[in-house]
Amino acid sequence: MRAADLAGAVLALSAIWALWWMVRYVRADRMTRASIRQAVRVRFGWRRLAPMAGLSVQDKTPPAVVISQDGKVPKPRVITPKIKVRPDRYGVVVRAACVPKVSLAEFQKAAPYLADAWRCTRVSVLPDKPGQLIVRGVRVDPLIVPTEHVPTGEVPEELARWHLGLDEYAQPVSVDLSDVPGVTVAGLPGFGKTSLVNRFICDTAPSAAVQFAFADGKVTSSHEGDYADLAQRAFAFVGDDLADANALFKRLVELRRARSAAIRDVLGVKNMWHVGPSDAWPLVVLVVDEAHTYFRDYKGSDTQTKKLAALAAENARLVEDLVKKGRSVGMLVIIATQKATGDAIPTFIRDVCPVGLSFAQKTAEAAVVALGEDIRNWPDANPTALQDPAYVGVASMAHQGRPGFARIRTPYVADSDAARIATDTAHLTRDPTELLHALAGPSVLLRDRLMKDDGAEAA
Ligand SMILES: Nc1ncnc2c1ncn2[C@@H]1O[C@H](COP(=O)(O)OP(=O)(O)OP(=O)(O)O)[C@@H](O)[C@H]1O
Repeated sequence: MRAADLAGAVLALSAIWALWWMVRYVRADRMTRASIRQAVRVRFGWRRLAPMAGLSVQDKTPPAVVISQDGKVPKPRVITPKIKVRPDRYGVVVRAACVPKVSLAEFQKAAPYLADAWRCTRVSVLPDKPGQLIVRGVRVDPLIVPTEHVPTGEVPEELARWHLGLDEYAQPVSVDLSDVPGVTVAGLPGFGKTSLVNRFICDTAPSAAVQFAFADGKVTSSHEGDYADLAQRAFAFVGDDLADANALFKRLVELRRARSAAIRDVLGVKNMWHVGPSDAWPLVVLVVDEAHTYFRDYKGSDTQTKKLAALAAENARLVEDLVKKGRSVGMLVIIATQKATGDAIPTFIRDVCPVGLSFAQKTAEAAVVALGEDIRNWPDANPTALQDPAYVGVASMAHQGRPGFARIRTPYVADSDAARIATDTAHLTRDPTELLHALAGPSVLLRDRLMKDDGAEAA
């Protein structure tokens, strides 16, 4: 190929690349455009910035062959880590290749300088794959940018994955609910608990492999409150009546027992999560909202108070049973409360719920009640720092599988969207006890018959 042809090809490729970026820029929203400009600055300023931030190394070994007319040994080369920059709405994601003596620790030390130079509110450095790091720079604090979620009404790919929102580096955060028996959600009124639970319900409701029961301690009948529209997608609903709630919890504990007794015969496994939820053996989700109503400690010596105290104590015991023993048979309890006292979510229940989230809290004690003692060691993530109205919709959650807590911007789910999904999916509602009877009945009969046959043969 002639040199002119080669130059032409390079020019054409560059033109296509520039055009592609121009189209991307024009089509992007305002925040992404600012990030694209930032990415260009980061990319082209890197060779100068890296040595100043202590992120370069000198290669003093001369090349094997010295190509120099006067025979002089060339100067040592300055090696800077190679980077690839990708912009998104909140800032840039930089993938950097480590060089000798410039790796994770050096980048983490330099993070504040990078944040200043790149004009970011926050820069984090995490290992990517061997020899590579991910440097996340956020220009705009994702925690203070409200987001919205519009449920699609489609069956989710992963039923047991609860997409919570974005963390402080705008990375998506989700929790895997398979093998999770309980989730607690706490926080001051009006900070987003309902939206968070709504999202999970709306995203999973299109699947018949999940069935819901609601206990809403804020209302008296199913026509009121946050679950009024969703009630049509629930096989059971109770309001603030302690006896009604008691009956529902008992019914679910009975279901739990019946499932435990039948699971090996019906599913052929001891843990439902080994085969996953199905239409016939659905994941049963009990949402207990304003849990304080059902569990609080009633004090007094009159008959009525004693009766309420006994019911509340039994309610706590029944829910504890569900959380402690419901995991393997596919039962999940989500407990939400705005009250931050020990009896709102009794500690013996809170401590067996592997996932706990808290929106804003007024006091350090309330934060401990919601998230456990460890939150005292992580002041940055403490929900007491989330009381500013800008943090409506932001929750703190213990990391799964590593120490510390993440702050998560959860999206707003409009009531009208929740109502739409509930109406569209109401026909999928089934009572899991009836489903179990339909399943276990014939199979138990079959087992009995086989056992009799075996007995007859042996005789
Ligand atoms: N994730 C969010 N992002 C932005 N705004 C939100 C979010 N969640 C809730 N809001 C706003 O806050 C209001 C109250 O939210 P929500 O009902 O979810 O709070 P709550 O914590 O459940 O309150 P309560 O304990 O009284 O039920 C909503 O009507 C909405 O305007």
